Amino acid sequence: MEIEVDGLRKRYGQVSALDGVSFTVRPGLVTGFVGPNGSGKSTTMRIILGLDAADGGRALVGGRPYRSLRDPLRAVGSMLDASALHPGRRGRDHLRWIANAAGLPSRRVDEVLERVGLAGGAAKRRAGGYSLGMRQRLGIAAALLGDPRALMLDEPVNGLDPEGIVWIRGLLRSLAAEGRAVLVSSHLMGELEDTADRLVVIGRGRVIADTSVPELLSAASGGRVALRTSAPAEAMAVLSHAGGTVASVGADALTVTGLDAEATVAALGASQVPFAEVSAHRATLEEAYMELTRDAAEFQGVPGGAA
Ligand SMILES: Nc1ncnc2c1ncn2[C@@H]1O[C@H](COP(=O)(O)OP(=O)(O)OP(=O)(O)O)[C@@H](O)[C@H]1O
Repeated sequence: MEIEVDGLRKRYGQVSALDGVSFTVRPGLVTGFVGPNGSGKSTTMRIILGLDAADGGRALVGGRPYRSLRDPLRAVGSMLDASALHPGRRGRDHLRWIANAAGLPSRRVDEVLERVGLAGGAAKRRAGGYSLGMRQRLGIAAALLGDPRALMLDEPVNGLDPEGIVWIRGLLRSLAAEGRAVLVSSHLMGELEDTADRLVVIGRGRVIADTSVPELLSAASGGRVALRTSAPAEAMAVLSHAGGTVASVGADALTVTGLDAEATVAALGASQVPFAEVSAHRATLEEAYMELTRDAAEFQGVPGGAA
């Protein structure tokens, strides 16, 4: 079941939280929703769930506004705030209570506890004694109760230990493999890079990239070529003449933009400038993300400098 947001706008007083946000979360894929703190991820998710009203634009789940869904828990499961638990209530009772209120069969409680790895004694303990990781698992269990076709999880990796992180990656992949649409937010690109099929990058209430991991990497690499040479001054002159922009990044190391690796080699070869290790620079995903979000900040900061 697709989740579609189209031109969402939202202000809180003077703060423009969302400034025309559009993207689609497709079935069968994990879509990572990535942006710095305060960029608008939670606001977008709250609006999709009808917990907050947009000032403009619309959010649809399976083609309908959330509030008009006949069976919302079977359509979209969500975890927005894993700490929103009654401390005195046992994990299992928390889920029973939700299942009961939603008219879901109580066997679903055991099924979801099993799926999130809380089936043992943990489900019988009071939530007040849960670690953040256990609360995240319980929150995900609640999201899965209705066996929903779409899932939205806000920062589910936050607070998990390394084993928990490996576990949740596998869980997200398997939920998508079952044909569900999965939207998962994080302020850290690294949390999602091995998990997300698609990335929606948001900065200051605007979508600044809607792409796949490989596409984002190749866009960020931006045709930069790195090379080593024992004759840096000659290399700089030759490559500039050939149309490149050359920067020195060490005694014998240069980076070139505006020329690809082949053209760089051809220009140096034609002028008999010695060189070694010519390679297309590969940005890490984290670098790509920093580059994108920095540009957004500059763009936003220009008119009037109000922000
Ligand atoms: N209820 C509210 N009242 C006032 N301002 C709000 C409210 N909710 C969000 N904001 C503001 O809207 C902007 C977007 O916040 P939002 O929580 O959606 O960002 P986020 O990307 O989820 O960040 P985080 O990772 O910190 O949760 C922020 O500037 C935030 O301060």
